[in-house]
Amino acid sequence: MTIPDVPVYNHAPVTKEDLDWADLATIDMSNADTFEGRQALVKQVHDALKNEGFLYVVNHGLTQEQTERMFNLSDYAVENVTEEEKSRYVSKIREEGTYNGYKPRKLWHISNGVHDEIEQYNMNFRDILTKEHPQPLRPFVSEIDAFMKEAHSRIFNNLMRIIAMSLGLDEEHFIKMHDHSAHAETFLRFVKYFPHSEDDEEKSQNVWLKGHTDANSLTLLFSQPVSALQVMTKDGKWKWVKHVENAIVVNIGDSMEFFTGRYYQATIHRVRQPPADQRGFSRVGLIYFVMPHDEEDLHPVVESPLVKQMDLTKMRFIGGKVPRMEEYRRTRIAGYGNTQPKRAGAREDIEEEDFGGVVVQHYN
Ligand SMILES: O=C(O)CCC(=O)C(=O)O
Ligand SMILES: [Fe+2]
Repeated sequence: MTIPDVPVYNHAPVTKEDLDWADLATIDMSNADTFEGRQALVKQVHDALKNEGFLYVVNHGLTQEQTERMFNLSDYAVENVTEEEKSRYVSKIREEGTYNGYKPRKLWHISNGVHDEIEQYNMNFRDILTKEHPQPLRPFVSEIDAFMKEAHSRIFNNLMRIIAMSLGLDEEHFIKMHDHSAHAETFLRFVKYFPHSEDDEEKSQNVWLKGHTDANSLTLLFSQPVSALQVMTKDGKWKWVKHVENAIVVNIGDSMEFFTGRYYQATIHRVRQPPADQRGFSRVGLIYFVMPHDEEDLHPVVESPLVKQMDLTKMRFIGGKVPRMEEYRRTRIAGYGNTQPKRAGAREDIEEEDFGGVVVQHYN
């Protein structure tokens, strides 16, 4: 089979604006393949997860060339597949609570009648090689699978080993719950954000993807030049995440918050309109979301002395009932961005909802 040429995706130039940047730690993973190398990173990772919940990793082993190739394919999946094929491979988000496949634009409600302008093609690590994909993507499936496997074994596994150590657990504690040995919803996301109309920008107060925590364990977001991602600091302020060349922006999601009894808390983040000098450009993304096996109960790991000392009555579990991963991710994915009214939270800009027995907040 001859592999077709994939056009180079030109990201917008880096913004020249001096935005209110988040102060995130940078973890150098050059030596993370050895036990000593990982041990040397424990304190830094611990402090970053405790304070910001977001960090950068650099020297992670994937080259700029490898990630740029995936960004090109990310754009290709949106631009080189017909609408007819997209609808044939549409993901069963509402029906089954899975992202696997195409997410069409305008599925999610933001506010005041404004819907998202985001297209995605999501590929699950468990079935990427056995599932059928749109014809233009087929020549690249084994390459994409190899990229995911490398991200998983080198970056995700080593980070999870460091996190386990930071909790006083055996290094391997979290590895088996996230591997290929059972069904997990872990996936790679190709995504393209399109600009909103002026009218929509006003109605939605420039929000492109509402504030949320991720439901999974760890998210590896490959840094790209269009500034739009913001994280909420502990004192409730939105700060911009700055682009770092060939870095991966890492954050923990709800599953790790549950496993750690809130010792580490998932950080709220959102996507908004880019600064003036990047407006009018599209924004192509590449994100690897790692989830625990569907069959895992999301209870705190009390073998950890740090988790054991936490007040477990403060968990977001409704009625103290520990959810299973499958139930939690299905209701979260199916219910996200619905138009039904939700009950107001403690603050006016926060909406709360019950997802699979867990209180989940959405921020505007
Ligand atoms: O596109 C981004 O920068 C972040 C997207 C995000 O938060 C998500 O897809 O969960
Ligand atoms: Fe997210």
